[in-house]
Amino acid sequence: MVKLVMVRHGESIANALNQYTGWSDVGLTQEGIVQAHKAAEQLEGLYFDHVHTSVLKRAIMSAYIIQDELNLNYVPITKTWRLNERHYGALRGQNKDVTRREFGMEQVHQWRRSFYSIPPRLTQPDPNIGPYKYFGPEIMPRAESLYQAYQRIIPYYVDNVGPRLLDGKNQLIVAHGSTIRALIKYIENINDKDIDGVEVANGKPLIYEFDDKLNIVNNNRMKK
Ligand SMILES: O=C(O)[C@@H](CO)OP(=O)(O)O
Repeated sequence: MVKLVMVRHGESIANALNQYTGWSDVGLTQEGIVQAHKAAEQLEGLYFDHVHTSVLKRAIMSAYIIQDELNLNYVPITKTWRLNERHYGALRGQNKDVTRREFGMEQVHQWRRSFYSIPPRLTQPDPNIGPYKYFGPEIMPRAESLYQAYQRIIPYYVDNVGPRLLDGKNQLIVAHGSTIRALIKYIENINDKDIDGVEVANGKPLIYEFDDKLNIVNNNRMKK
């Protein structure tokens, strides 16, 4: 049976500081590096035909650690902005507890977990265009709801991951909390409301086994 494994990056510096991150490009903490190694331990013996990650270094570094631990450094890796974390707009860099005090628990919960809620937008375009310069400014959001992020994430999955799975080739995605929530919503056909309750932990591999029509035969998500 073919396998899809999705891993959220190890703890980032912003995670440790309890800050909104989104498209901010922050590195891993020591704990995050350990978590990526532990994720790889759980995948020992698995072969992946292709690795997919974002253009953000916390995911890329986690993917490299996993590939290295599995001795799969030679396996092709695609880094795409489409797998970036949901853009947190003007919230990025702010402490989540501070925003809870300022805006209330319910508003923060909506911003963080509702499918349609859009965080406050950046007033100026993002100056960090390095990884995005070949695509033009139109791909760079000023904030995204999970719904908006879903619109850019799922086409990547449908074009680049699904066909390889149908071909019987295991795939590894190393990405972000909300990126993986969007993918879980699509793969498990979860409705817009119930996706609010889905959480993805750092460095805990989600393993899906599919039949040859990509029906889910097994997955370990609810056991996490
Ligand atoms: O800050 C972020 O980008 C995300 C993931 O770390 O946080 P949250 O879980 O609050 O959506």
